[in-house]
Amino acid sequence: MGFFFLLALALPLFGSEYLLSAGVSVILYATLAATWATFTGPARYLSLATSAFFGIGVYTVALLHPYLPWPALVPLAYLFSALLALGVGLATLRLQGIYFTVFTYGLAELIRQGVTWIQRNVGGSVGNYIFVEISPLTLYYTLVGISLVALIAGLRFQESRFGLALTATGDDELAARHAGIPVFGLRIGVFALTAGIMGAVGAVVAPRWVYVDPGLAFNPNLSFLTAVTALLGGLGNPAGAFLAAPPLVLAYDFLSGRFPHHATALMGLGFILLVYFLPRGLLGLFPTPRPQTPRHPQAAQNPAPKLPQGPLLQAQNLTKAFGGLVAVAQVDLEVRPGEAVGLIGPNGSGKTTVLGLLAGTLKPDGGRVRFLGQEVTGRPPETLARLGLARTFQQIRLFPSLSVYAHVYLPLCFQDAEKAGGQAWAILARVGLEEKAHLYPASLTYLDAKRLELARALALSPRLLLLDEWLAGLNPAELQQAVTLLHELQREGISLLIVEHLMPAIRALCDRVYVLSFGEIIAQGPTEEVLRHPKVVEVYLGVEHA
Ligand SMILES: Nc1ncnc2c1ncn2[C@@H]1O[C@H](COP(=O)(O)OP(=O)(O)OP(=O)(O)O)[C@@H](O)[C@H]1O
Repeated sequence: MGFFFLLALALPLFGSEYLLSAGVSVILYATLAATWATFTGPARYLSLATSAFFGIGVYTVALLHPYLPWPALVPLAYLFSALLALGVGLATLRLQGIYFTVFTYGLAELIRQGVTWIQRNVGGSVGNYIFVEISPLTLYYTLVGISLVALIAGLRFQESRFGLALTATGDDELAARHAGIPVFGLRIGVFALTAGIMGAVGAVVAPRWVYVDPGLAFNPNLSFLTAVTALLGGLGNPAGAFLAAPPLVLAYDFLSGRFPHHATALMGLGFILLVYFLPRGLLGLFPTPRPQTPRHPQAAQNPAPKLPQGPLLQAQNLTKAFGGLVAVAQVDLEVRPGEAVGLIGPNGSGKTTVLGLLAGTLKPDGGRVRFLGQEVTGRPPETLARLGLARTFQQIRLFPSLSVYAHVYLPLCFQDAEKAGGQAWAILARVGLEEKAHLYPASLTYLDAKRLELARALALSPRLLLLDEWLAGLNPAELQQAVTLLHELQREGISLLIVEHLMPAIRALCDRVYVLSFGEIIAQGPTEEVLRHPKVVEVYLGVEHA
């Protein structure tokens, strides 16, 4: 990168106008693509609205330069583009990625057509003159300055806890929400902040043109070329864009000059070949340095605040239907402080659905949930996670891009950033993953993956842990270890609600059990008593378990 910026700084010394103009194009696309990758890389939300944000910047200068000096228009352009992105984000960043992409493309086109229509029908003519007196050199060096800021900001963001959190949301949104990450706020925030940079870039380069119209300012090719540059560079790091922009922009310039009618098709073909042979972009050619796993002395977690009097969790009349199928019908359930409670029943009886309703994974159709004395019905999982209601999943859900250490560090660093490292090591040691802290989920055994899910849940300092068949698939020795660990957690004051088919484990762990059948509670009470209940034996256990 140092070489790139040294070259960029020295470029005007060659005294060639062509070189300076090519330099502007290269740095322009490198900056847009690095900024684009800062959001899209970790969030996995592909935006085609770059031209909209860039165009807002250009038009900020085109419309306001008679009233304000150019240096004041650059931050203003940042603000306008960021505000537009905020609006777009609020409307779309809850959508799934593919809809977001289509929406952003539609939005950019809408703005281009809208500005054209307004100028034609209100102003009388389409397009504006830009008379800003700045030298090409000032423009060039301002752009280099912005590109450096964008790159440093992108790199620092990537290493920050917010970058870690955004990566987790891109890997598995639901698991991230259950780790306490406010996914939508984070996505919208980063989207708006990066869109602002695109607007600022538009404002910086606007004086290049004496006359702009919406076709030029909001050119959709800019969105595509930005995305292509970022993908060619590699989405893993914003620096990739600075590797990809010089060859790509220069090749595009060359082809447009030589084959004006076929340049785009040739670029498309080249890109297909590159994606085929270099799926991880140019950065993939270099060994990727994995983030370090910093070693901290183990530290105790913050002590849990005093438990409330009365039940910790209380559900009343909980009901959930999927289409015509009533999966959970009027379930009443209670967990008291320090208790381990079982939730058992035949396959498909609604256990996972009940856990989902309690943890905020699913919204109930009826009924209410109280946790820690507060009404929390329908609250999102991230809110409940931060209140101390943690869960594991029946099908293990981890973040493939995050190390074992980062899985545990992530929830902790949003509680107390200073202590998070030490606390993460303590939790990893506790579940037996200390030696594997630097590994990634793909290289974990099934048991270790389960331990890691538990460790991530423990990092929320939970008051209540919902375990969905967490003991399934363990061999007898592992099962014994796992039961001992859960016992310890319970002794420390963490309440447990355990969905399980393994009756010996339920017997060993649970003070009380609820039995579900076809979404309804058919029995509840002290474990041994309920497991002998004739109805439970009949619908679930069969005689040999009773
Ligand atoms: N998202 C969904 N859409 C449609 N039906 C669903 C959905 N989730 C669960 N169901 C249905 O709701 C019923 C209860 O499912 P649930 O997974 O809660 O049962 P379970 O007791 O946890 O089963 P298992 O022991 O096999 O995990 C099942 O009939 C299931 O097919």
